[in-house]
Amino acid sequence: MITMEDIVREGHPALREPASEVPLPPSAEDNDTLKQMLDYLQNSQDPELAEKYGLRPGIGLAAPQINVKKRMIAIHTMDEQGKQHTYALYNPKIISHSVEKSYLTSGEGCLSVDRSVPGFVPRNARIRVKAADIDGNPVELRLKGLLSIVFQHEIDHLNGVMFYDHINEEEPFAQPEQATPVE
Ligand SMILES: CNC(=O)c1cccc(C)c1Nc1nc(N2CCN(c3ccccc3Cl)CC2)nc(N2CSC[C@H]2C(=O)NC)n1
Repeated sequence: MITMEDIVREGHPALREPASEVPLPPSAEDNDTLKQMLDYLQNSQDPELAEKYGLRPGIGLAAPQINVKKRMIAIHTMDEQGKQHTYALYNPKIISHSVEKSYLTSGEGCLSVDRSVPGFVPRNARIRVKAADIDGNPVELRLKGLLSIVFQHEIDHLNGVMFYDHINEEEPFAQPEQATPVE
């Protein structure tokens, strides 16, 4: 079971190194790791389990955050319409994106960052992603809103990018150009 001890924090080299493509079909080990990442998110959103195991809640997790330098991400979140979205993917790649930007009006948090970093994180409003699902089958996703933001945050981790790298240093709350806020 993944707990907070397994999550590396800022300063750990794994967060600043590019992660490697996962050979498909996935090995039993990679499959198990990805399942455990998804379990973490689901456990972290259960008040009892989160309390019992001291889990910080998250809606996205990337393998480099557990010191596995492989291109694997897990996402488990509710969207604006209250619909549950669960993804466990290998080798996600953004193949196209909107010119329009968007950002979380409350800023972003990260399980590997034990501090609040205020500011808007400008992201592409809509993205098209190609990846492989947990069984290694190809998937193509068109994402917008919160899901688009979470996917970009997690794919950034595969490229050694942290959310605060995108925050405008001079004016953290400057309204990003051509952007629609996501509450
Ligand atoms: C500095 N201000 C803030 O953090 C921030 C502050 C307010 C609102 C938002 C919206 C903020 N921003 C933000 N809030 C989240 N959560 C909201 C609470 N939630 C959660 C909490 C408890 C139970 C169940 C759940 Cl579900 C867990 C997820 N998550 C992310 N991110 C950025 S993309 C990856 C994702 C992630 O999983 N981070 C750990 N950002």
